Amino acid sequence: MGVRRGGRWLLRPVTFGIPEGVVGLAGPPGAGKSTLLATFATLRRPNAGLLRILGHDISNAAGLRAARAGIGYLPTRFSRAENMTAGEFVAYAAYYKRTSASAARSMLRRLDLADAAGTELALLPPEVRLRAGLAAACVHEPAVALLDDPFGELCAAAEPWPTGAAGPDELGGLGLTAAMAELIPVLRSLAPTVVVTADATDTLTGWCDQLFTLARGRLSEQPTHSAGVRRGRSAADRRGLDVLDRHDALDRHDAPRDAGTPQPRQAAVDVMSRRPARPALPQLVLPQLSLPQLTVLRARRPPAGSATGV
Ligand SMILES: Nc1ncnc2c1ncn2[C@@H]1O[C@H](COP(=O)(O)OP(=O)(O)OP(=O)(O)O)[C@@H](O)[C@H]1O
Repeated sequence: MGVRRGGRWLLRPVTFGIPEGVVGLAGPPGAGKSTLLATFATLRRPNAGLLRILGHDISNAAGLRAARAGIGYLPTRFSRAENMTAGEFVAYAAYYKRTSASAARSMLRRLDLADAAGTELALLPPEVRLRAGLAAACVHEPAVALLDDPFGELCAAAEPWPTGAAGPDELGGLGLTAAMAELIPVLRSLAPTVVVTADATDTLTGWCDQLFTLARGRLSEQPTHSAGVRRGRSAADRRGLDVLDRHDALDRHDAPRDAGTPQPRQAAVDVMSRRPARPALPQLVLPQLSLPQLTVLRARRPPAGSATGV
């Protein structure tokens, strides 16, 4: 699929799949990470191509409904609801996601928010506010959690002032590294597939199972230090990875497709449809990386005069 905004390709048409595990997406500000994540969250439609989430084609109403039920999305500036208490915020998310009030309460306990539940989001330290956001985004126990720059506020809070003086210590005495070390296991346990964005690659290296950068409209896979996880991949994992990062689609995107062109993307669909049962929560488990949950398929170019583009 391809994603355009402001008259340029933020993601040039490409075929790829996202397997289970934690997938990082880094890129400079303005590269298009938020727009891409919002597309995965089905808030926007791809400008070219086809997006399948959890095996559902989101271009039809039934597929869209089914995909949305399995998605948890945390936008960058979720705390605009900052006059709500953490408890109200999670309870409202539960209502909106048609899950029970007891699910909201159990999510608050699970994310260690019982003490913060009565405090307004604006008054909470950034790492606690982030936990409230994660709880709200994932209160319905989604299969895919899409987290847009979750550490952005923490990184900003930890930055020294321009004078060189220490910042205001909004992390309540926790350094950024310590705050992240506490949050990463929480974040990893939210869903079988977690997609996390950040401006800096460094924020994501070392703990994501797979790492991509987005720059000038291209996705590129980067090394991450989770070498043990990568070494342990099975043949099925490698098959899943085989559909990743097919930027060869880019250059031929506008060329007419001939009937003999091989269609390797179908393999991704087949693999994806064998999604395993989700792990029990809140148990922290290392993700299985074998089965792509979110797969993007390249569109056939519509016939001239066709009304639809996907
Ligand atoms: N309202 C808008 N109208 C037109 N173009 C926009 C609009 N908002 C963003 N864009 C374009 O989309 C690009 C990508 O924005 P996006 O927010 O997805 O980037 P990002 O990588 O998430 O960056 P950031 O970390 O700064 O949010 C921007 O560089 C800009 O060119």
